[in-house]
Amino acid sequence: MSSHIIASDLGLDIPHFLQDVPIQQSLYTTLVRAPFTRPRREYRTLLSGLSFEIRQGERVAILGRNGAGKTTLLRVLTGAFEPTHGSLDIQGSRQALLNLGLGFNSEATVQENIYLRAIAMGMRGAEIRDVVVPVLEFSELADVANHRLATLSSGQRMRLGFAISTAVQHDIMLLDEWIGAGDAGFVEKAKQRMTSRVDGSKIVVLASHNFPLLRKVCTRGIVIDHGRMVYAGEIEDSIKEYKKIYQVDPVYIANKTGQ
Ligand SMILES: Nc1ncnc2c1ncn2[C@@H]1O[C@H](COP(=O)(O)OP(=O)(O)OP(=O)(O)O)[C@@H](O)[C@H]1O
Repeated sequence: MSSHIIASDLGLDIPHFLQDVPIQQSLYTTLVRAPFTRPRREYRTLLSGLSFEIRQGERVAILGRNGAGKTTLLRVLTGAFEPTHGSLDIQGSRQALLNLGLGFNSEATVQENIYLRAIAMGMRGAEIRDVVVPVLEFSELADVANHRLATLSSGQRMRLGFAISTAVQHDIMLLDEWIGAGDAGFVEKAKQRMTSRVDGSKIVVLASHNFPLLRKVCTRGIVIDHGRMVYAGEIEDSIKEYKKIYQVDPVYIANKTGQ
């Protein structure tokens, strides 16, 4: 079956808690009194009115400034956040490379963590057993398979996260920047694995600030600002539109988003 992502008027409001302490108060007010003040709950709109279609074979860039909502959109596309407005129709298995260490348990062993992560990725018993050895081999961590994760270096943990996340080919690949992990030897291996997974995916969505990479991987772009879509089109035009946002410009944003 062919894969697609169809978002219609997609929006996300989330609650968050604010500590009402004025900036630059005394040390006492900031550190001692603040924990005893009651946090205020507010709803914040992180995404609003996003409508787009991504069809099989497409490689789409998500562009936007820091805090524009790129990662949040990817999280919605992975299913980590349920949209609070509009609809999202996704056909195809998804693989997200957003945070390599997500879901790890430092007290569990390396092998146990492979199981935990594979379960979180939606894999089943036999499938999981099949990936344990390849993951240990790829990450070069077979010698420490029964060691607690907490005893590994941060580079080793990253290698493990990368090896698990890319162990299986999925239909849709969602990337927050191009992930390269580990030391010089591993980076080369990771690069080849990433290229092969991207080439094997039916749809790729890549959020990045790296224009050469976006030009190389993507054919189309979606530009977002303040959680709203301000442009969608060919990759080169999308990069141009994204650059315009830097050159000011409250009027541009107001016109494009209707805010
Ligand atoms: N769980 C959350 N609770 C409250 N606000 C959040 C939460 N997650 C993200 N935000 C806010 O949503 C906005 C968008 O964040 P997001 O991480 O999606 O930005 P981004 O476009 O990926 O930025 P960057 O280029 O810096 O990675 C930011 O203002 C951020 O503070």
